[in-house]
Amino acid sequence: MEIQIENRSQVATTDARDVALTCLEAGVDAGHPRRVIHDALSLEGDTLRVADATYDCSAYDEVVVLGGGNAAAHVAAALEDVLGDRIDRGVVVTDDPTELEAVTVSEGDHPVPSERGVAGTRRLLEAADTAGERTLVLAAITGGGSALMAAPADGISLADLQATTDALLESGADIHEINAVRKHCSALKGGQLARRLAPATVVAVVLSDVVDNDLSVIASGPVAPDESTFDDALAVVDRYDIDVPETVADRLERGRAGAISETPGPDDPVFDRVSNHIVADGMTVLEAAAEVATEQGYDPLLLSSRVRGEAREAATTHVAIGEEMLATGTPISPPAVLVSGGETTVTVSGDGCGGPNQEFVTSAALSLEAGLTVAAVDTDGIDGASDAAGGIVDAETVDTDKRARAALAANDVTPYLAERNALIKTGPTGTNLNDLRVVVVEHSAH
Ligand SMILES: O=C(O)C(=O)CO
Repeated sequence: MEIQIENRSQVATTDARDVALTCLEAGVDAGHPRRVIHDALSLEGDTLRVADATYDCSAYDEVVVLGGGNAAAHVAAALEDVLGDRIDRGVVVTDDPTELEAVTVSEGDHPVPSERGVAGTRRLLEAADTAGERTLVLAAITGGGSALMAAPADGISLADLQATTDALLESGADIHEINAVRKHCSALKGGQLARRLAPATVVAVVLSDVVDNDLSVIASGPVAPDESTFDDALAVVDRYDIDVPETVADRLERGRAGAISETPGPDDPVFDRVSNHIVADGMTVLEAAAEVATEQGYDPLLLSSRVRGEAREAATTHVAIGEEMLATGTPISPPAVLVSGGETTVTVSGDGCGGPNQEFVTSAALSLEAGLTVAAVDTDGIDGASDAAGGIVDAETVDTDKRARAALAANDVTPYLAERNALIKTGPTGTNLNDLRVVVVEHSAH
């Protein structure tokens, strides 16, 4: 197992907590690029297989790896494992570096873009500009890529991009909406990297952290066709009343008026030699967690990989399903583990420290009865604006409702959970496949 919960010995204080943590570790581990890429890719002679497609490496003068995202360096490492010295060069921008042979790792920052991310992305674009017709580009695309591959469009400063990102992340907009805006403020997102790479052959190896696996949304789809428009981006800004800097508002308005070219759509010939392959998604993680639950003697209920909405509200629904299992054995009888994925959001109104998974467990803890244990993590190991991956709670966690409610009201649940030994810490995990939640249901009351 490559992923381990760093503070496991402090947190695994009951059998149910131990089961929950084992499921989380197994789920995240199953989504590590080294595992999923070895399953999806192989090289036999000159033939590279990627899922059901094959590519003849002998048709190219060079193989280049380009990309970005939380897990991009680990994807590149797995590609180097599979292709060895066939990889000639490359650049990936990430906040979870690992040592590579031929590919340069540039560090950037997430969730808000930074100067070093911009510098790394510049290197990536320079490498892209030297690709030609006989270049095979393997694009390593993972969640987190939108912030890490920061290429502000003409006229937009990094500070303006940072302010726009902050406002979008706190607005409650979902990732499709957030990325519609980001794509229209960027020189690379929304298929624009593909435009720059044409006529090279581009094979994207994608880890999806987006609920419907929409390729144009994962990392803002740098090599995927984009159907969103400047008009859509402006509609998001209006819908959530987002206070964007003047340069951003001006660009979106000029784009809507037709003064700036749209991101390339599905019929654009820049995609003639581009294929995108999703090699892992939220389901990869959930299935592994469910399998380990079975091994531990618990019946798994794989609820959904698509849970979204406000984290604290989704928690109430998960608790209700757990209560039903306890009380009536519906839909399955305990001992059981409910597993879910997807990506919940937090509409931020306070200025505290926390994240969706920590708000999820804090909200759940408010109404937990004995027999239920709830744990949730972001599979990339970083939940929202905190250094924790998530949290774990049971009926003992909340002493007075008032403090838990105050922490939620201030969006300041990290210190609240830390005081109760209820934070889960992993550090960066090398992957990013959305959230993973488990509800362990121990005894049956019926
Ligand atoms: O756009 C991003 O960077 C995301 O994390 C979603 O893929």
